[in-house]
Amino acid sequence: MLANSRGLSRGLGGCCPRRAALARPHTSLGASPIAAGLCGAGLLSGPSCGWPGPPGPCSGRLFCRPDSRSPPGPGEQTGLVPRHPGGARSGCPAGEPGRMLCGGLCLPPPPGASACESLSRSSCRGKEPSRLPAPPEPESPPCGRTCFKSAVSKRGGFSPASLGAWVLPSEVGLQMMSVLAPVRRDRIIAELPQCFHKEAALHSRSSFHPQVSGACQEQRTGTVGFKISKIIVVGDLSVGKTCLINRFCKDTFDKNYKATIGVDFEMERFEVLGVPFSLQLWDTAGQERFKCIASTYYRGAQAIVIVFDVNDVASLAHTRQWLADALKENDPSNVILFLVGSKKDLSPSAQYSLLERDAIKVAKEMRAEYWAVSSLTGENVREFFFRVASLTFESSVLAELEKSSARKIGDVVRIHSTDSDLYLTAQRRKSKCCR
Ligand SMILES: Nc1nc2c(ncn2[C@@H]2O[C@H](COP(=O)(O)OP(=O)(O)OP(=O)(O)O)[C@@H](O)[C@H]2O)c(=O)[nH]1
Repeated sequence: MLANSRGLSRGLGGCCPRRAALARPHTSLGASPIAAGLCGAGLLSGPSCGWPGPPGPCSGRLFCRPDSRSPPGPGEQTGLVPRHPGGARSGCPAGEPGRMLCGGLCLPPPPGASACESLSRSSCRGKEPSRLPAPPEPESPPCGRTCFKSAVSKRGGFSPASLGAWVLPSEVGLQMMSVLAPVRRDRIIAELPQCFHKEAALHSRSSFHPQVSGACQEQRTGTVGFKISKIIVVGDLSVGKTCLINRFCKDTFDKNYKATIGVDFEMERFEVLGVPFSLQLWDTAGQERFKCIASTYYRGAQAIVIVFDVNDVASLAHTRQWLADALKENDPSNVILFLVGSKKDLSPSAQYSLLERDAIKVAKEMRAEYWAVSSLTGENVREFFFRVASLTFESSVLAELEKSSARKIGDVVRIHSTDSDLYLTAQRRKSKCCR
């Protein structure tokens, strides 16, 4: 099973017992939730997707293999599976696109359920499952970008459960990589993007770590090219997290505030020094009442982006708490931190300069890299995400190199034991414990 039910209940369980129950319909399909999700998104089809409905005709698909996990054969092109003629999604019951995806999740809340418990209801906006909007269409190649929206998103759509979001990165990463479109030309990174402010930067080298450049040149980057790095974006409500992600991923800006309910995520594919590299950008809810849901998605982050509004000093002060919460679910020594001031366009320069001093101080304390951006004008947005991609890539390659050097054949393995016979030691220990 690709997306194990252990991961599923971990993702949905947490503080809300009901959420674990919500996951069951997916597992009861007898198919991997990831596969079902990809199928629902129109990414997979055929027997491997496990979708209960009959798969539709294969016409017009770029990638339609009986087992979508296997790599494409000679002459086959990988990419997204476009919509079926007639509108139904591949593998979905005809005329009811997305029904099963939400059918499992859109249960009415029990009497007296808390906001958290009634997540599925709020996300589905009280609609009957069969009338829910279909999942968003994947964009056609060659854009190289797939945009997923979750059932817990402000816009509706389908569940992250269906994408196996909590079993990232390796298994899903490897699977998804085989069906994603090529990297967009404007997502190619050949040089290390520079930091925003030298005083609060993760490092101020002008180029990638020499070991990283060397490994990329010699194609010694191991599994880095197949992995998806998880980036979580946290911060107070309405500081502009969603707008920041949307500006980068979709080049759009919405001036109307719609609170994020739970989480959303976007996938962005890059090519760094010739190696494919994918980021999964998790937009989390800033509202207190949805925090318990959002925080279940913090785990496994490679980078944490803490956003505050440069026009709201309180939101800067709250960043420490956001960081503490995010670090509870992650290993502090293994994550890269970014502190991002948003809505720079609204801040007169004199006012901004004053705030920047404080922000840099906070960033230094956190050991985070500081950036100031505007999603309205797009100022620094692209530069920021390129820096995030580059630094997470750099740390992934360094970790991979470290791992592979530790595994070198012929290395001396030191075993610290005073016993001459380790097998006997193990046996002795076992018998003690069973007594
Ligand atoms: N002028 C300006 N307004 C912005 C900018 N970024 C976001 N906004 C506005 O701020 C409001 C909140 O933006 P969102 O991105 O939805 O905020 P959020 O942090 O995702 O909020 P939650 O989902 O509740 O956590 C919206 O009305 C946006 O239009 C910006 O860079 N400049």
